[in-house]
Amino acid sequence: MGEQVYIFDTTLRDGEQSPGVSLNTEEKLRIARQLARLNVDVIEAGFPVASPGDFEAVQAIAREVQGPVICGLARANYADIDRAWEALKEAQRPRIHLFIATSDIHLKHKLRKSREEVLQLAAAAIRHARQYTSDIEFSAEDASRSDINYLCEVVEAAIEAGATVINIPDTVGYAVPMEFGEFIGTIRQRVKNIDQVTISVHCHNDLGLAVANSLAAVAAGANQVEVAVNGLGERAGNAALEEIVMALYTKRSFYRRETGIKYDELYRTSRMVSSLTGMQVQHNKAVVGKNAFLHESGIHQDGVLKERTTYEIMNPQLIGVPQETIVLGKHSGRHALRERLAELGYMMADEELDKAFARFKDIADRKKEVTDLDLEALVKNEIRISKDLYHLSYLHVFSGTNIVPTATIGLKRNGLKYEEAACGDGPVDAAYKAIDKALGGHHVALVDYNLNAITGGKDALGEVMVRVQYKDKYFIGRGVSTDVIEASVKAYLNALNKVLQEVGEDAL
Ligand SMILES: CC(=O)SCCNC(=O)CCNC(=O)[C@H](O)C(C)(C)COP(=O)(O)OP(=O)(O)OC[C@H]1O[C@@H](n2cnc3c(N)ncnc32)[C@H](O)[C@@H]1OP(=O)(O)O
Ligand SMILES: CC(C)C(=O)C(=O)O
Ligand SMILES: [Mg+2]
Repeated sequence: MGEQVYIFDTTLRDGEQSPGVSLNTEEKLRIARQLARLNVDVIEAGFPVASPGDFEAVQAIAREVQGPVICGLARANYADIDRAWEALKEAQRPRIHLFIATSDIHLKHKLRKSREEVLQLAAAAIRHARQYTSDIEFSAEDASRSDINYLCEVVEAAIEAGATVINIPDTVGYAVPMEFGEFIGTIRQRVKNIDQVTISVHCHNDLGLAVANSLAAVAAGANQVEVAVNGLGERAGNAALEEIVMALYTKRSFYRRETGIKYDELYRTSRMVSSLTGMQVQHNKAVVGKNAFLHESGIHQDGVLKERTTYEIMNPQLIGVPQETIVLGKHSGRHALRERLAELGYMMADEELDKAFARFKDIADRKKEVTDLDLEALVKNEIRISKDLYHLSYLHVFSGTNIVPTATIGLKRNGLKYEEAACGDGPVDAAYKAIDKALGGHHVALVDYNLNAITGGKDALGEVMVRVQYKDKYFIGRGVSTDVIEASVKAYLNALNKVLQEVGEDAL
């Protein structure tokens, strides 16, 4: 096989810039450990100067996660670089990632600086960062909309100042594949010493072309691709890790490049990131979507039954899509449950497993067969890192046609009982109002409510996901039950508990 393409994962930095996504340190650590198992080459762990929380997460990952390079983002100024280094310095393989925009539109309106000033700022920042580490990545933000002559000048100056990785981002997803491939080719031809550094690309998906543009760049000689699991990222997201990796693998006779990725970790990484960020994977998503390996029509089914490759270009087993060999039901035990959960990407401590097992038995009593999707819904709350302060003791709801929906709720906190009743526009609204009253009011706003039936059938589990907002932070709450009102109440309470755990009683 050919030369390696390095996989630079930015799920924890650009991915976390997805509107509505907010991960705490423990959640970021879990994702980083899984990215290391997946064997990515670089983990961009965050933007340390952005907030104390970001700093803490980058530092925790730098201290603990071995294997991949751990990278932190910084603007082209000394304060950002010093802060990034402070967070990264204990990493086995630290990288400082510096960026500054090079397009005239950004220079004029955002940075309000001349081309010469930006070039000097970039070079000075790189020299400053070089005193800390020899692994420096430089990104020319909005490169694809920059004047190519000026861009080449900046890149050359960056290499001269000591950058070892040059990243050419398509920051606003404006490029198209053939054009972007040629753009990379031109930079390779024109810039002195470009062959001494790694050429990286970072493509956004505003026109749905992030993966196609990244692949065109690889074909033109780029050797690092910046990606995010499930294509998370600012606005329409970044190039999806799993799609890039499987395109390079499936079309290896064309690209002749390899990655170090452990393919069989792809599916569970996708599930884990979806669970922890609350960003659901669309059913028809390439590689990891629920429908990616399902065949609906007769002619396709006939083909697949005769020979799988008639309609499947990838083997789902290679990607780690679980094959259900053991049917889990009310007679199953802890071993089978642990095994199945591990296959799905949920490595559970004994205490977590005990809780999941109790919930599993409860559901198994009500359902004939507990499917993978049911299991995931069950354990998602166990793997969220939060200790609930308020617990649901009971819930009564009166609802129907021509009556005012009313809910009575009982909560417990540290052995104390909180009981309230309220009316609402519907049973869920009434229950939420009763919770708000029981907590004595709070400053948290409900911004999103989603109800999903986990599997088909009358006995399907209902999964409710809510997103709440406290100041500029978002929190996700989940609840699962065969009763959708109960699932809704659990989800709301779960989100409020997380707010209280992270910001304390000020939220009330
Ligand atoms: C393309 C990308 O994805 S870049 C990464 C984007 N990610 C984020 O912005 C998330 C985290 N950001 C934050 O928390 C905040 O924006 C902070 C803490 C970094 C900065 O906050 P503030 O100091 O309040 O500045 P604010 O964000 O309002 O404005 C950005 C400032 O940085 C400047 N700036 C932007 N990019 C760069 C750069 N690469 N190098 C140097 N300066 C820069 C802007 O010109 C502006 O400066 P000004 O205040 O002199 O006008
Ligand atoms: C910081 C840079 C690499 C970025 O995210 C972008 O340009 O999209
Ligand atoms: Mg980006």
